[in-house]
Amino acid sequence: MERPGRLLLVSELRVRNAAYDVSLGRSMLTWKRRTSSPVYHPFRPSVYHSVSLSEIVSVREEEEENIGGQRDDGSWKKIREREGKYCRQAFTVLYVERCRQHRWRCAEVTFTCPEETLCQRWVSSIREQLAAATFRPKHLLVYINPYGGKRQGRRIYEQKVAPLFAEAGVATDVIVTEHANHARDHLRTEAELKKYDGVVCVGGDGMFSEIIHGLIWRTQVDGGVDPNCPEESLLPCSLRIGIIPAGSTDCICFATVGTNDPVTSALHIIVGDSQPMDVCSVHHNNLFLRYSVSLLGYGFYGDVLTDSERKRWMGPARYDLSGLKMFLTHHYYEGTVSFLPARGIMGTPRDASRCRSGCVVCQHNGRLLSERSEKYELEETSEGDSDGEWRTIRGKFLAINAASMSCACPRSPKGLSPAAHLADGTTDLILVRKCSRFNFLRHLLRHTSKDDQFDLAFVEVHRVRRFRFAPRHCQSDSDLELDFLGNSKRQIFSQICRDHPACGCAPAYSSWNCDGEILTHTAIDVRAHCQLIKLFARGIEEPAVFEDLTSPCAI
Ligand SMILES: Nc1ncnc2c1ncn2[C@@H]1O[C@H](COP(=O)(O)OP(=O)(O)OP(=O)(O)O)[C@@H](O)[C@H]1O
Ligand SMILES: CCCCCCCCCCCCC/C=C/[C@@H](O)[C@H](CO)NC(=O)CCCCC
Ligand SMILES: [Ca+2]
Repeated sequence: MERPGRLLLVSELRVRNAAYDVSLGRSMLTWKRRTSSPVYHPFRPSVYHSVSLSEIVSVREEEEENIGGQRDDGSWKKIREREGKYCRQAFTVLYVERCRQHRWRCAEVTFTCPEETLCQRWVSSIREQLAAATFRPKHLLVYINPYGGKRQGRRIYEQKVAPLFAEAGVATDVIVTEHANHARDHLRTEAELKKYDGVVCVGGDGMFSEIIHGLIWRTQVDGGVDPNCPEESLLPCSLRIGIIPAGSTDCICFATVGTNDPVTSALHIIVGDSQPMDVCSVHHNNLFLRYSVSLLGYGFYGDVLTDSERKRWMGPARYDLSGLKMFLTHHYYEGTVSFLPARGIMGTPRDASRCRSGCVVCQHNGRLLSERSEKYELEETSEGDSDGEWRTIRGKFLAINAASMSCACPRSPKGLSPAAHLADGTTDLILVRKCSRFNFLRHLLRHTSKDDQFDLAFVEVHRVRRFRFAPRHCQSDSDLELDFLGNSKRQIFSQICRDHPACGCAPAYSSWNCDGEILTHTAIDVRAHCQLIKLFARGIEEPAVFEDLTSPCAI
């Protein structure tokens, strides 16, 4: 509740023919029903409402005929008739309302005023407060992938998102992509980034990946940093990124907002939320391969992705079919994993607590790592080595997964690494050793239940700042030479074995699944960069202790 001295406006206004005391403070708008009886009445609608100014979408003056269902009792109408002129005496406030499962919707309330000048004062005071919120975006660059997920990106944007941006006065330049990497290349070289307060992608994780590749690359090149050098500290990107989910997995949206809902995402963009996020760079020797924010998976998830790419026409169901096929195939791979454990930071991958809105672990580690990197820069020491000792594990693995965040998604609401953090500068390295099909199934099923997927003898998890992987039969450069059809020898070898399961030989190599894209190399060097990008999100909110179950969208 705001202190009376801090109030900007206080008036008696009407909402649906009932009198309300309405007050505008520097942080809240509240409306409280005037009631003659102090006795609680169970069937009367709620008497006290408040909305944070930071969650107001917009305010608009109403034409008289627009005040649907809110005809007054005639007293104020008489005044208007006496004055014999048309006047605007009502205004509508659009604001964020929380629904179940982290969904937001845009609710509205119309206030009728006794006179036009008062109405104008209210509208201009609220608009002044909104304009003072400099963190809200005014101009956005929007990329739509018309072919992601169920091919609904364009319709979702036009029907659900564009009207909200227009209502909130957010200007947009919209580009519907014409081919893969269109958005990435446009951001890298052409886009006039200074004009914008953020970039929005309408699509899935693959589309988001294009956006970060364009933005991160551009930021490094403009700042004189060589993206091919794995030892370089990368420069953080200044533009925030919004995700309107329209893909197949949408795990980045789900893990940063808590739901895959275009309206919820659009509202997080409008109110100007900001969520920092870690990014892993992936190199092969001194060659930059890709950035990753969610899953880097070798073995099971690499094979699922490779197989599912051939079934793209099936849409999101391709992952279920390929998942089942790869589970039955049960391939394991030999190799060496070396990693640099994250030392001296808060949090472990086996914690019961989760990364949530305003996460203290992310704040603490973010501060610590930026102080450390400043110190090491001064001392001209390599940041990685000063963290501690490298550890090496050699073995046969069904899966090697690195999750830089939980990777929660509708398929697995707690994700691959439930206690991973969005912005703590680390990634959780999960090693699933060769085991029976039955045991692997137990591990997989635990992604969908309350049971701990790491509490199994053949699974280990380490929170790391950096790791490397080399397959046992490490390919020479000639393995990667292409034949006349563009296939590498490694691909052909894998193909022969997959096509002849009866010969009993498993392929020597899997592929890395990097946020849903296949990497061209198997020997990789991965480094986590703390809080390199920012999203228009706030992390998953803890549910309110007393949820308003009478709210229309709570049902
Ligand atoms: N116009 C286009 N035509 C063809 N491909 C495109 C186009 N625009 C973008 N792409 C590519 O489509 C791929 C998949 O897109 P997207 O991530 O939106 O959907 P998805 O793969 O179904 O979802 P998810 O990544 O969440 O599983 C991306 O890798 C992107 O590079
Ligand atoms: C037999 C029952 C088993 C049930 C097991 C369910 C386990 C689900 C874990 C889901 C992890 C998703 C990780 C996210 C990866 C994304 O970066 C990537 C791009 O969108 N998606 C995939 O690679 C798509 C990967 C899809 C995997 C199925
Ligand atoms: Ca992390």
